[in-house]
Amino acid sequence: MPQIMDKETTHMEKAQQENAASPLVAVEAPVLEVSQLQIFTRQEKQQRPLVHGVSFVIPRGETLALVGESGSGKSVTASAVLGLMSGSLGISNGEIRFRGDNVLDWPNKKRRGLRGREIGFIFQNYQESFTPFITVGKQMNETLRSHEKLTRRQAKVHALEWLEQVGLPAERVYSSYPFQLSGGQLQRAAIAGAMMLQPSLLIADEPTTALDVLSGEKVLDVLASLQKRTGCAVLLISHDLRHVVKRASTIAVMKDGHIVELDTAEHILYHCHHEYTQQLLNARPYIT
Ligand SMILES: Nc1ncnc2c1ncn2[C@@H]1O[C@H](COP(=O)(O)OP(=O)(O)OP(=O)(O)O)[C@@H](O)[C@H]1O
Repeated sequence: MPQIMDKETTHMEKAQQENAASPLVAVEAPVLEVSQLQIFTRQEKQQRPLVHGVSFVIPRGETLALVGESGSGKSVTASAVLGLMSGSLGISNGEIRFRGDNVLDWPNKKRRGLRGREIGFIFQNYQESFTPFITVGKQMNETLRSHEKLTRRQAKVHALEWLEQVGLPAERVYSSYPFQLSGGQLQRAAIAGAMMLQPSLLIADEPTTALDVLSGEKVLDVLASLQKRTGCAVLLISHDLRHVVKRASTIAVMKDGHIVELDTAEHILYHCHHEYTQQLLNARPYIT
């Protein structure tokens, strides 16, 4: 028998009842959730642990910086997320959830499909982002056309727009070979190349290390403004707290394969607990 409801309260009550009946409504999974990830290397038939159960979460539109000295396990962790780990490494435990799905359960082909379109990446060595003897434009054009049904002309328009968005003289950069551009320009072109596919997650592994301070700051500014516009989540890897403390919402401090401290950037800056974090903070020469 249909219920007879008071006209004033009908809609509100109905909505409340529906929400109570389905508690999962409107809960968005984080873009990336890494839980208890353990990575090992095989050496003379023995397993040597490199990463010891690290966990972190990056919601949509936020930046998590993974910080630590050389060899602490940052890149190995990132390569596990990307599904690009070298053959001598393996995952012994943990989950890597991308928008709610544990991608470690996926077949390799399906995981490879995430790269570029869903998970973009830029590396420290910007020269490796582009093949040397093919123009930047041609490479961007082909990347776009391998992911979307576009004519060359349409892809060119799209690529030029993205080169403009990263503050480059678009036409000139489009028709240049990589060796004709500066490191900062190439890194910004690499960001345009990654962001033009509108990924949900961007992994930036030491994107400023090979640049001078000013070019590095510019690259991080560009990244931040594109992130704001697209809402993509960013995993920013750095050995240098001075760059990331101002840029990240959350900072995970890594040492010897462990995350020793994970907190908001503000807490890390003013109330860090771990001695190692303090050492990294003391090492930063020019933060105010
Ligand atoms: N393919 C590999 N086989 C064996 N060990 C490896 C391999 N790749 C990295 N490692 C080891 O894993 C540990 C973590 O390396 P990783 O590259 O993740 O460090 P990192 O924190 O990114 O350092 P950096 O800032 O210098 O890039 C190091 O001890 C390194 O020697």
